[in-house]
Amino acid sequence: MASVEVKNISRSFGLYKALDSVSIRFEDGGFYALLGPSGSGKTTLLRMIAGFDFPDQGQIEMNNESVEQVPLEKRNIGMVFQNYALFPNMNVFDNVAFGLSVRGLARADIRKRVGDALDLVQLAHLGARRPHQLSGGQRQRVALARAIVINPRVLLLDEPLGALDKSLRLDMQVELKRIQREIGITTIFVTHDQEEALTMSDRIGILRAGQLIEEGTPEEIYNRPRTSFAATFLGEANIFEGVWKSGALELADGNRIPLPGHVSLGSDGASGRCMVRPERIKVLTGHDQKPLNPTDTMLTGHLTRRLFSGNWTTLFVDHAGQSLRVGVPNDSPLPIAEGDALTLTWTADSAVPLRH
Ligand SMILES: Nc1ncnc2c1ncn2[C@@H]1O[C@H](COP(=O)(O)OP(=O)(O)OP(=O)(O)O)[C@@H](O)[C@H]1O
Repeated sequence: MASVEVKNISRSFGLYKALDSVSIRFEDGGFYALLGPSGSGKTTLLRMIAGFDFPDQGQIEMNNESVEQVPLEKRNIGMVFQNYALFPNMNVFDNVAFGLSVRGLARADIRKRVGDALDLVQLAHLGARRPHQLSGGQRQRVALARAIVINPRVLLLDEPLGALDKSLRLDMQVELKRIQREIGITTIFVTHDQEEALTMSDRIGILRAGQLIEEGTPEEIYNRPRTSFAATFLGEANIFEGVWKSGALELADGNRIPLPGHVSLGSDGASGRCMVRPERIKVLTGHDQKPLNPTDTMLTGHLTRRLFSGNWTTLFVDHAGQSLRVGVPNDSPLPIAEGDALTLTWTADSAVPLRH
């Protein structure tokens, strides 16, 4: 297995900078998710690591050694893409064996390794089937077996579950994570799906327009994002704008949002912003509401819409022209209707100051 590190890599296509000085370390054995909008450079980054394409600037290292001069076939990297093109005229066994056959391994050796790979993806019983006789999830597992049978040092997955429907996708997430843990392989995973990134990875990198915006564990990025972009890209967020004043963000209407430890990101009077996750907000109904703690934020508003989504209901609350989202669990239904006045409150440690 291997660690991978990209250092200040840039890549332009014509005038367009698809990657702009990106540096990331992918730890040995880790599961790293690359997340970002369409066109943000995720695939371009994977292609550089695999050796399909080369950076204009910067270095790529595996186990702290430069691989720029190492051709694709010598980098020993397994790959699975969304369009996992299996050979339609070959059965499952031969599809998985292909990479080993072209490397000239002995037949007995191939049989053993393909058997092990198919066991790992729980398809040993389907070795004789052709791809068209498999379900989408089974085909995806064949693609995975084909990638890992060569004992790669790194596994690159580009939207590998993108073509699967929701429930199959959830099963495959569990399966993929189990396989990754079992073989302990360094995995770099590109996804559009924020929930997938949160549940599967040890670390997440968020790309926007070729730049790495933020990087950290799922908990770090979800609980303490540093930018509005990361806050809204990974999960739902209420973003407030105002001016810093005595360790709080003062909104245009005079309401104050105290920050944890009164730590603001600017001097008094400077403009700033902070975010509060919908599930951190509590709803108080009735009159004469008092904060539980002196540093709790209290905002009044009225309910404009409620959106039932199974475990949760999302309330849309208008406060001074801003539509705020509040997530309330459905085990304690609130006796409120659209148009009702209500008070929103949260503790100081629910507010996260943002840099921009
Ligand atoms: N060979 C190429 N020639 C010209 N432009 C390219 C080439 N490859 C990628 N690009 C451009 O570089 C940018 C980044 O593309 P990339 O495929 O890395 O994005 P992505 O984040 O993987 O997007 P998606 O989520 O849609 O797959 C895009 O604007 C794309 O059009």
